[in-house]
Amino acid sequence: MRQRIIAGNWKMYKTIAEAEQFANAVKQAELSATVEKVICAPFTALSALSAILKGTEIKLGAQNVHFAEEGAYTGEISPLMLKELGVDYVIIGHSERRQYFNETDETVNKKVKAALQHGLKPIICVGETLAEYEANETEAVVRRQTEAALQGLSAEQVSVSVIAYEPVWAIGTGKSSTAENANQTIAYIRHVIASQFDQDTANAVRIQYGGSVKPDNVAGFLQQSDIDGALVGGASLTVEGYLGLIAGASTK
Ligand SMILES: O=C[C@H](O)COP(=O)(O)O
Repeated sequence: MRQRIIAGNWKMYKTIAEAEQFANAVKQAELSATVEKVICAPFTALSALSAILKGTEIKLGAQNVHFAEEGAYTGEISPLMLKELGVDYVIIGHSERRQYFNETDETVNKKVKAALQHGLKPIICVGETLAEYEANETEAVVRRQTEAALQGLSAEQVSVSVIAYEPVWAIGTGKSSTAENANQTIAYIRHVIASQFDQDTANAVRIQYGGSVKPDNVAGFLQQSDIDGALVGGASLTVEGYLGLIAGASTK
C-alpha cells in the first residue's frame, strides 16, 4: 500500500516572513496522518521553515539542486547544503526548469543520483507540452523522460523516489487533465518502470499528478488506481488551500 503524498510547490513565492506565518498557522491545524505532507519552498525560506516545522509531520522540500557536492558553480545549491537544512525532498526536472533554465534529461538524471546519494528523496517531474499532447506524443515523452531520469539507479533508489506527472498545458492554467486521463498516463509510467526495473519496484514507487489541482478536485485524482498524490502550485500557497488539499487527499 503506497502512502499518499501531497507536496506544495511554492515556486518563486513567499518571503521568509510570509513563509514563517504560513508554517506557524499550518502547525496549529490537525492534519491527517494518512497523508504524507511536504512543502517545497524557495531556498531562502528553508532555514526558517526547518526551525518551525521541526518535530511536526510536515516535511521540507527544495525545488532544485545541483549535482555536485561543492565547486565553482555560482548561484547553485548542493545536496549537502540542503541536507544540512533538514530538507527531505527535492523537486527535480520541473517543466519550468526544463523550459526556462535549460534542464535536460541528462542533468535531471545527474541531479536525481546526487540527491539519492545524499539521502534526499527526489520528486522527479515528467510531462508533455501542449504541442506534444496534440501530436499524441504523451506516452513517448513520459517514457523518454522517466527512463532517462532513472537510468543507473538501483531498484531500491527508485522505490523511495517520487514521480510527478505534470502535463505542461495543465500547469497554472486552471485546465486540469481529467482524473481518468491522468491515471492512464500514470499507469503507463508505472509500466515503463516495470520494464526498466521490475514489477515490485513499479508497484512501490509513488506517482503524483500535478496541474491545476485544488482542494475540490484532489480527491477525484486520488481515487484513481495509480495516482498516489499531487504536486500542487497555486492552491498550496494559502493556508486554507494547503489544509484543504490535505483534507481532500485523506478522503477514501
Ligand atoms: O509543481 C506544481 C505544478 O507546476 C502545478 O502548478 P499549479 O498547481 O499551479 O497548476
